[in-house]
Amino acid sequence: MKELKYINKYLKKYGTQLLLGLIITIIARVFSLVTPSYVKKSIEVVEKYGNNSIDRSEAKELLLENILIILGTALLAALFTFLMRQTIIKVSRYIEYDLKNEVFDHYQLLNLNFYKKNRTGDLMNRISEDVSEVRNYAGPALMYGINTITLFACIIPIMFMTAPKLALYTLIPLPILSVLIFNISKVIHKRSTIVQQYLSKLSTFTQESFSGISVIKAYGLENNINKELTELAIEGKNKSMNLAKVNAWFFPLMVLLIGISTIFVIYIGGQQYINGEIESVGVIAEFVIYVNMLTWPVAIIGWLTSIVQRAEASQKRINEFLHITPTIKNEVLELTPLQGKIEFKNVTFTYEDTNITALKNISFTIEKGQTVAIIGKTGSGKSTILDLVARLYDVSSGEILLDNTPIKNLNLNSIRQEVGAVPQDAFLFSDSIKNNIKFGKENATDEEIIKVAKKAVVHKNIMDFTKKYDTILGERGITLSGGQKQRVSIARALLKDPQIYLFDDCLSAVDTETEEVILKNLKNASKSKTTLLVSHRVSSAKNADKIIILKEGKILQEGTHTSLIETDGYYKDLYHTQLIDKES
Ligand SMILES: Nc1ncnc2c1ncn2[C@@H]1O[C@H](COP(=O)(O)OP(=O)(O)OP(=O)(O)O)[C@@H](O)[C@H]1O
Repeated sequence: MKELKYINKYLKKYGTQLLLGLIITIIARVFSLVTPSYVKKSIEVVEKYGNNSIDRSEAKELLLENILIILGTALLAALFTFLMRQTIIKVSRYIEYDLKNEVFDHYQLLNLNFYKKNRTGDLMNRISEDVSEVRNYAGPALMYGINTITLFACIIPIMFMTAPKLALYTLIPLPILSVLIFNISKVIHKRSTIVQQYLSKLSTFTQESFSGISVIKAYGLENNINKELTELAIEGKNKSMNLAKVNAWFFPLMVLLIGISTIFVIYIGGQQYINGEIESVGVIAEFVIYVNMLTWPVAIIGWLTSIVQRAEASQKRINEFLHITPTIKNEVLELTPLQGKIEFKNVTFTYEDTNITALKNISFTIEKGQTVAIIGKTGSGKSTILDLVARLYDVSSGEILLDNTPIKNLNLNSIRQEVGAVPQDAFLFSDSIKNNIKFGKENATDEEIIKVAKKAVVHKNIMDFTKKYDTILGERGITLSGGQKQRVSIARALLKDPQIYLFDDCLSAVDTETEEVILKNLKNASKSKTTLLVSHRVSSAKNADKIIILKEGKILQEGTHTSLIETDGYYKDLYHTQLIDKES
């Protein structure tokens, strides 16, 4: 229960509703206890009529009275049971909602490294499956727990007061039932966890097969995939069968134990009645009802224990993530508007997970409004520079200054607000093109959207789609080409109109003619804005105010296009190679 303490704050938050639920549960159970005693009384009426102690009309009147009381209290018990569920189960749903939001908000705060270390499936599982397990503890477990305790506290004293010896014999099978159900629940849980694991294996496998269907078809691997899937499916089926076998024992066992308890009541009660130890046959009927009322709560003790164990394990997994503190924290609360000057002072950066030092003692300055192109071989650290400007990571040593202020002394939201990043792999959501462009500026008008789409040279493509800007992308809709995706992503950044643009090789899938037009438009749009442009092409870099050449995390060359093509080195060679490529 150590881990589950975490949700005590929510139990406190909904304390009033829970207290109300507790009172309602007690009332519901008290009403349900009226039935057995009135069944006993009714049988006694019949006995008295049989003995000629009362006449027919008196017996009829008494029976009618009893029936009405049983009916009335049963209806009230039903009403309060309904209210019990309405209060306690509702609270558990609120707790589930709060906890999911808390986990999701926390995920959002965590750094990119966290997402590298943990698989998406795991993140999804903790926020959905694990939170549901915890809800079972805060809802059903709590409700049935209170219910069981109330029933025990009321029924057992009544039974012992009515017929102590009979009560003892009747209750003997119940703990055995509880232990049996607990053990079966444990086996069921173990086997269903295995089934779940197989199901998630199977769904990951099928999902990957569908995503990579073009590769599978191109390599003619359909049969291999089918074979692997069949093997997985057969194994999953066997595990499901194992679960079904143990599940099948659950209810028959309960019915058997109720039957045994009932036989005990009738046999021992009958003997006691013959010996004159109990006053009427009605007591036997009363006890049979008590046994039936107690069986389910007793069975549930085992089930509740397994719910609590599962919730504890799930909360442990949730807490593992909740206790991770984000390394990049927003320590400056007031907003710090940015102009756009960027300065790297002896910056070294090592990726924690791979231990790769991507940048080694880098220094450069970009004045507000300047465009700087970064060129270099793959893996030379270009994208890392852009990520550091957006403070997606913190430097290992050295310092980054924005507007002459160390990046750590600026409000994180202000930085992200003033950065318009177009990543290497443009990510578009499964939503309309319009909403994808609007991502950075929710209140943008249609005119503004069209204007930026034109600047990104993607307007014409969009207008060719039947639903134009309302065309849905992704799994539910059409798939854009690589170049179209990149241009929609550029339009998104332009609409945000930030002070700093970070373009990470975002024209790689665009032909050189379109590239030229976009670059011209970008130059106009970002005239007074600082722009960092990563590219492999000289054509993208040549008009920049400054070009930085990176090699293995170090600055190899720095200068303008004109100065660099006159100096022997990487840039001059690249220029000539690409010039020859273009001409041939
Ligand atoms: N998230 C990451 N975690 C660990 N290592 C990384 C990560 N991103 C990049 N690296 C490593 O850091 C080095 C620099 O990578 P970076 O992406 O900055 O290079 P790049 O010049 O942008 O390459 P490309 O031109 O291929 O995009 C590479 O060796 C890469 O393997």
